[in-house]
This record gives sequence, structure tokens and C-alpha cells, in this order.
Amino acid sequence: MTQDQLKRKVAEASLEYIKGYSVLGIGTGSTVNHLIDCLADIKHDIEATVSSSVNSTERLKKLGIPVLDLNEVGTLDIYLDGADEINPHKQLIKGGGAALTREKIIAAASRKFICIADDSKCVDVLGKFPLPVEVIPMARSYVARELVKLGGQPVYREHCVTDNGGHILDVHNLSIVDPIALEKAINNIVGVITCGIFAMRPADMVLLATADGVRKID
Ligand SMILES: O=C(CO)[C@H](O)[C@H](O)COP(=O)(O)O
Repeated sequence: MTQDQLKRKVAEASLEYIKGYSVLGIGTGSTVNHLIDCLADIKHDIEATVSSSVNSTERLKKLGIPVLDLNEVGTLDIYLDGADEINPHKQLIKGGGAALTREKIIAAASRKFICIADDSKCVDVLGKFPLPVEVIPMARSYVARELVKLGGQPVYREHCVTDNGGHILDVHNLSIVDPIALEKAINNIVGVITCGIFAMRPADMVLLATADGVRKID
């Protein structure tokens, strides 16, 4: 089975877990794109969504699924999103699609965060995937120097402007043994909007597609 087929499989499996919820938080990425396609079949059960990116918003609207501003909704019952890496504590690296800040906001505002992914995303220690850090553009080189002091090798993601007008630094060579401490340290650098470590607010449940089926990690 290809990685894309696994992504489809886990997206389909996640429909079971959104039954009964009429307002959904929706993430960003190719796994979530499969989920959005699946939502088309059950769109009459969905009152509205809150989306973490312009891309997901456009896909949802194209299917006739309403998208609301998070400020109108308040607390969400459920949020579904993918990940770039997942450790055994359901802590994540996210932001490969540059939507990390809005994703982190929706995750924080949600009672339950279900991460959907294929099993290639599982790691023991986070950090093999270069850590995305969203920055205010004028702070880019200052933040990069501070990230070097933390042991990383930041690389500017050229031609990428986030939905918030931010820039992305992808930080290589980090072995993230204490994800909460590093998340706090990076977020404390002046000019950082947020970093892609989701440890202070990890996923509550991970649905993982494997060649043998979808595994639930609660
Ligand atoms: O964090 C993300 C976007 O900012 C995505 O969830 C992450 O990159 C995984 O993407 P995909 O489902 O395409 O593998």
C-alpha cells in the first residue's frame, strides 16, 4: 500500500470518531485533504467547520461545507489534523505545510485533538523532521542566530509566506529529548510566532494507518 493510500485509509477511519459532532476543527495537509473529500458524503450532518488554513478553507467551501471564524465558535469539541512526526507520548512536530500557528491555536481551543497519520510518521524521539518555526519576517535572521545557540541549523524556507504573513525557518539537527522545554524556549525567542512542537498541547488520540489496518493510540 502506498503512503497516499494509507492516508486515505486513516481519513476514512476517522469518520467513525466524528459522529455526533456538528462543528469540526479541520487541519491542513494531504491527509486532511483526504478527510475533507470524505466529509463530502456526510456534509448534511456537519453544521460548520473551523479551518487551519486558506487551503483547507477553500477545499471545504468548494464542497459546500460552511467554514466559521474561531472567534464565532469559541471552544471546539473536536479537531482533526495530520502530523509530520509523532512520538510515543502523542507529542508532535507539525508545520510541514506551514500552517502550524493556526493549527496550534485550534488545537489549544479544542477539547479533543485527534491526529490522523500513516505509520511512517512515528518516531521515538522528535527531531528528524526539520522543525518548522514561524517568524515575523523582520526577525528572521535574529531568530536564526538564537536557534543556532539552541543547537539547531535553521534553513529559511524560501518563497513561503504563511497565511499570517510569517516566514518559516526549518530547523535541522535537533534531537528533541525534552519537547516541552524546547517548545517553551523557542516560543520565548522574540520574533517567533510559534514553533511546530506540539508538546504542551499534544494530541489526545492518534489514528495510525498501517499495512495491517488502522491502529488507535489513546
Ligand atoms: O502540519 C501540517 C501542515 O502544517 C500537516 O499536518 C503535516 O505537514 C502533515 O502533512 P501530510 O498530511 O501532508 O503528511
